[in-house]
Amino acid sequence: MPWIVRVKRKFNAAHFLTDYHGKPEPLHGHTWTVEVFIKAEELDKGGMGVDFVEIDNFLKDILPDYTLLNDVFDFSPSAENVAKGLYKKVKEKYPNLVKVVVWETETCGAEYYE
Ligand SMILES: Nc1nc2c(c(=O)[nH]1)N=C([C@H](O)[C@H](O)COP(=O)(O)OP(=O)(O)OP(=O)(O)O)CN2
Ligand SMILES: [Zn+2]
Repeated sequence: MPWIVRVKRKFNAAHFLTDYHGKPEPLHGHTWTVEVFIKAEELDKGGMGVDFVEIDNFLKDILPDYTLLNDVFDFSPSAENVAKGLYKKVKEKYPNLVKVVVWETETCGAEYYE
C-alpha cells in the first residue's frame, strides 16, 4: 500500500516571462511555494515513509532563493517550466518523486509529472 509524502517550502525570487503575448514581461518578484510529492511503498520502524526534515533540507539547498530565475534557468521561467526544472533536480535525489507543484501566488500555479 503506497503513501505520498508531501513537503512544501517557500522561496523568494524575481522573474519575467521572456515572451508574454509577444513581448518580454516586466521584471517582478513572487514568494513562490513549491510542493513535492514522493511515493513511499513502505514505512520504517518509526512509521515514516521519507523523513520530512530530510526532504525539507534538500529543498532548502536547491531552491533558488533570492535569485533572478532567468539567470538560473535556461528557459523562460514560467511556473510550468520552473516546476519541470525542479522536478528534474528532485528526481535525481528522490527517484520515487511523483510530481512537483509550483505556486506563483496563492491562487496560480502549475504542476509537473512524468
Ligand atoms: N500559465 C501561466 N500563466 C502566467 C504565468 C505563468 O507562469 N504561467 N506567469 C505570469 C506572470 O509571470 C505573472 O506572475 C502574472 O503576474 P500577476 O502580477 O499576477 O499579473 P496580474 O496582471 O494579475 O497582476 P496583479 O498584481 O494581480 O495586477 C502570467 N501568466
Ligand atoms: Zn510572475
